[in-house]
Amino acid sequence: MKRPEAAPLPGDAENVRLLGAELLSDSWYTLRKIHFELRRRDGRWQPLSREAYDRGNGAVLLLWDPVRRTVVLTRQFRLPAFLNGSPDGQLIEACAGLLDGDEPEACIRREAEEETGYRIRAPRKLFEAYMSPGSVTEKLHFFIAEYAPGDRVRAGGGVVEEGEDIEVIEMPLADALAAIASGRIQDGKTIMLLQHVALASVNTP
Ligand SMILES: Nc1nc2c(ncn2[C@@H]2O[C@H](COP(=O)(O)OP(=O)(O)O[C@H]3O[C@H](CO)[C@@H](O)[C@H](O)[C@@H]3O)[C@@H](O)[C@H]2O)c(=O)[nH]1
Ligand SMILES: [Mg+2]
Repeated sequence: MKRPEAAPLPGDAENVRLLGAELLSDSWYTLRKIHFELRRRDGRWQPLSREAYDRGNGAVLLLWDPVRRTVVLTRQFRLPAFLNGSPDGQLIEACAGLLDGDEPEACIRREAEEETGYRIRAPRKLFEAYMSPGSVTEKLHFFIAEYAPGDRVRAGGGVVEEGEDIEVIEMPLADALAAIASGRIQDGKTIMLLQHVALASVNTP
């Protein structure tokens, strides 16, 4: 897998003047310290510095079977979650990946097949969201796609050479929603997608 280049700094805006960037780390992704001036609401310009971690943008997809009311999720080790209190670091998530230079829809088709083994037919874009805007530049593109059991063309599991070891889990939507309440599902993007389906079901007669 190629590493994404950090995005070039944008031009100034009405309320922001960029003064410079210090590279703190580009070991795998890029961590920079950005020096800038921000115009406060009272008109005063305030000098500030903030660190920003750039790992590119990503896409995430919920596979949803409206006939059986089931979803397909993944389970994999996430080091940052392990460092921050997850007892085994295994997180249940909707399948997702970094864009790696692709358009979001192409990315999510590739990731769905690599991670879950499902070949998706018609992904529907829902929304875009910054997931951790105080520290991480990433914007995530959210999709949903209907699936049926016959759409699974291979085992999935991720790319072994890249260290991925992904378990594919199918469960009723009701169980997934209960898992949010119990704390068994703690991944933000996944919670957003499951709640989207739950809300859409409530609002569809
Ligand atoms: N060697 C090396 N490999 C890395 C490193 N960091 C990540 N990788 C590898 O880069 C690949 C990233 O896998 P993707 O499936 O493309 O991304 P993801 O980690 O699933 O990201 C998704 O979830 C994230 C967490 O919620 C999201 O931030 C992201 O947008 C996306 O949705 C994995 O094979 C991972 O092992 C690193 O520091 N070193
Ligand atoms: Mg992934």
